[in-house]
Amino acid sequence: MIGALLITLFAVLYYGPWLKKVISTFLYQYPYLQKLPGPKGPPFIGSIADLAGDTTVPLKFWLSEAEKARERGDGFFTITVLGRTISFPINGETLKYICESNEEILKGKDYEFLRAWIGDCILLVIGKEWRDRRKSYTPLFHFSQLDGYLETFNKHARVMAEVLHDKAGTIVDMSEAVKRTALDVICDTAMGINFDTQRNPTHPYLHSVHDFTHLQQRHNTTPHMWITPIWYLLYDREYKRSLHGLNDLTKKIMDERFRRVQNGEVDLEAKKRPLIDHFFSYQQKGDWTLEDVHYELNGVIFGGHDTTSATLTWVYWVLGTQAEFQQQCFEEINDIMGPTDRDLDHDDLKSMVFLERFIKECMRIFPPIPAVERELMNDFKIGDHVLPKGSEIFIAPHIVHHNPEVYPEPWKFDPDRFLPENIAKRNPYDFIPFSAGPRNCIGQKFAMQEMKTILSWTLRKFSFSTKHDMLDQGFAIEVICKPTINVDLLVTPRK
Ligand code: HEM
Repeated sequence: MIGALLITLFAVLYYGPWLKKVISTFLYQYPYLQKLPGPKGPPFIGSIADLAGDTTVPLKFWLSEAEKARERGDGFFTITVLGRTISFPINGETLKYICESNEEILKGKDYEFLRAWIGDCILLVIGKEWRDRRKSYTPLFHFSQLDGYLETFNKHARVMAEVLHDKAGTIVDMSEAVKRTALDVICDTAMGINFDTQRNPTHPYLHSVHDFTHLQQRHNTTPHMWITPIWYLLYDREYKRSLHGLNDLTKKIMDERFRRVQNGEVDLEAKKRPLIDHFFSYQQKGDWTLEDVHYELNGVIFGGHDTTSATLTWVYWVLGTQAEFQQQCFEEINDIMGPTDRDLDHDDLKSMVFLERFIKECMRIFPPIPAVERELMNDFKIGDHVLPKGSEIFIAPHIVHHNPEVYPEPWKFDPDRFLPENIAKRNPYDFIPFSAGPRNCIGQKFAMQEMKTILSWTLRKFSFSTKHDMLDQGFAIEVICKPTINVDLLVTPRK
């Protein structure tokens, strides 16, 4: 009895302020909610029943609500889930309002889990801090700098082709293969260190990344994990271990490089240099602290690794299921590279126009990021409607990319949708795998060049196949969008 009383007292004291905030937010938002289009579930609880089930359920629900909104002639729909009010723009025209806002750039609640890893890095900060960070980053992703990273892309893509060569004639889990390649690329470009996880799949950093993202997904998609004592009892040890693994290694590498910077052994102005040296040059000028350097390193590794490997996983899936388009990609690459083993240069990449259209169409049908989240700091107008302060907007590429009014037969794979004349007919916000507007992905050109390099190296040497059809695949919404069927492809060497 006393135990129960103590637990209740603890819960009231611990959760009281949180509960008060949730209730007052809900009471503020409720009158607005009545006027917003979308499903009206029970107050507070809202659409929780529609979202219950496995990780494929949310996307199906979002797409069906988008269709209903389109039939009603609305540009967005709003749902409530356990006191959270979330609005989903369904077309480029409506998305423009949020994407173009320089003020409403606060990230949604689901990003909080990441803070212990990536801290106050560019991905999470707002206001002047974000503007200053963005300004520091812009030159690092300029075309002139990207050429410097190409050597690293070639290096690791070549290793991927060699690793696949050893497995030729067998079925390969392409999701695992690209995960390691993308991790090696980002760690090398960020820190100038080759973890070589492709040849060394037991590398502890690979495991820490895997464990942390797995725990993040568990936390964000399972509401009872938001109750601290439950999380603490079940996962806290595992969480701290993976966090340690992530932070310790990058910190060690950073400290060692910083020692060399101080000894004058590193040229911080070198033409080709890892991102860490750019970060140190900001630190030396007094713009960044050493803690900033560490968080930005972790942020770039987080932002540039899982996203790229998820995209490539889907691209290989399409290659394996669309033999004719795979052949077209191969022919273009072969025309440019011939039967050589040479590295790709900037002009080669630029000439691969079909491959780029192919990747973009993959990213349209299978966008890797399910939603970019914004939490509104003020009441926000969308057309004639007002979304309440404290509510969230989900910028969800799947919804926009499968809008039949913009993309007729949206599930049909057709790279020609990305011919320049067809792009010109669309609202730019109708294609948003990298988000859009001032807070879009700063690494998108880097990512596109990296993916083209990896695909060119592997398609030059192998063909990929599976017995599945492209649309056998389902979407699991985790932190990123994952296929429900393993991307196990038969890798056949080309003659
Ligand atoms: C195909 C691969 C990629 C995809 C799909 C992707 C997607 C995105 C998206 C949707 C955002 C916006 C996130 C938000 O507002 O919450 C973003 C931001 C960002 N991305 Fe990427 N990304 C990719 C690759 C990369 C790479 C390779 C890098 C770095 C080398 C990178 C660095 C960043 C950074 C630093 C931001 C934060 C920008 C800001 O807040 O101003 N991304 N990315």
